Amino acid sequence: MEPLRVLELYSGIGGMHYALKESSVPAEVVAAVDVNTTANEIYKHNFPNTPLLPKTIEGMTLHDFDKLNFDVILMSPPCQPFTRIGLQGDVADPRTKSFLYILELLPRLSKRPCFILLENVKGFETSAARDALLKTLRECDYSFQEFLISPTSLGIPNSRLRYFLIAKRPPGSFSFPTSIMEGFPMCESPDSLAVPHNNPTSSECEREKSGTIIFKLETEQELGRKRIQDSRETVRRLQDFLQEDKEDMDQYLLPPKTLLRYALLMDVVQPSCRRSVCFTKGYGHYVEGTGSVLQSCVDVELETVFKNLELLSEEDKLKQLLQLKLRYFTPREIANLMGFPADFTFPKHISVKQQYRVLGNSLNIHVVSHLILSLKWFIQLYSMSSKVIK
Ligand SMILES: C[S@@+](CC[C@H](N)C(=O)[O-])C[C@H]1O[C@@H](n2cnc3c(N)ncnc32)[C@H](O)[C@@H]1O
Repeated sequence: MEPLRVLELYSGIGGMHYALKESSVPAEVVAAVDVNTTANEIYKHNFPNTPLLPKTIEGMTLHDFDKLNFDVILMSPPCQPFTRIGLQGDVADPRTKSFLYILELLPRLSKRPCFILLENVKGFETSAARDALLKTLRECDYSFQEFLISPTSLGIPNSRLRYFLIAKRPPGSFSFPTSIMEGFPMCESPDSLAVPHNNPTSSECEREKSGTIIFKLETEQELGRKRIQDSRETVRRLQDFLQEDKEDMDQYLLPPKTLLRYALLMDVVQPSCRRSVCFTKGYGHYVEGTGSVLQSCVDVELETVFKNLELLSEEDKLKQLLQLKLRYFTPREIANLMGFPADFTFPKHISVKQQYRVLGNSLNIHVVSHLILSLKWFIQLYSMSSKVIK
């Protein structure tokens, strides 16, 4: 089978490229396009032989696209215009401009790609940008399927609920049972049990509904849900994703000021837990809602530390909290949870803050790889029919 020619748009640090590799579908990334200098350096460091175009997508002409002669587009357009916490500028947000440009180009390409895979945040499915995408796909004779999937569906202890769309041109068409599938086909979806996805407003609402706070501003209902998540044996424990070499770990400990200010708002997990909340690009910099923190000393009970904490003096409060040895997950640990292979590395000069930022913008590789694999049968069909045409 001849390798598919893949165009990776909004390539970032290459999450799509790694997913493609993991799927083992014969394919070659003929070009990756991204405008971010740091992400591009990291991409180049890991994929030195892939042509990387450090430019804006809207800066490329129809002719530039045609020359690449690609069969597949993999893309994760900027998600800020669609996040539930953001302003939801949708198609009016300047960051959506390049995506609308792609939709405008698609019907005009001399050869339309046979497959398209798109990733975005939950929230995209109700946007005008999604309506525009579906309209263009229908006009260009694509069949498509949409999904809302979190890595927990694959037994990974990290919530990262995302919108995905796969689209294909004839021959063959999809026959999935529902318009937006929650989880993979044939896969039990434990997403309904997922913690609120970094959405403080939703947990505030629940708190109002379910009343009593047990400890750490958490209600019985919230704690109950976390307990259920931790009891799912189909999901692996966080300890499988942690770095063993403990050198330099002190730099990840939460500083006293952060502990005193934000302790009650943090999502704390232990190595034995089977859950963590989504790591976003502000992780390590902002505390609230950006990702879980790890309790590295497990000899102390979380509940004991947090019970009546607010009644203590600042000094005693700090003493209590320090016992837990709370630390941030390292960038490597987040990369492990997101499915980046061991040979993925950062260039030496990329700071920890930059590493968190680009990882927060990236995607779960195993999830995307599974979606690519769901296309395998159609890819073989495509490859056979294109041979016949040749
Ligand atoms: C959600 S991230 C994609 C991350 C990528 N899938 C990964 O694994 O790292 C969006 C990316 O789009 C890039 N981007 C945003 N607007 C762009 C534009 N107009 N042209 C090219 N790249 C753009 C950003 O620099 C960012 O790296």
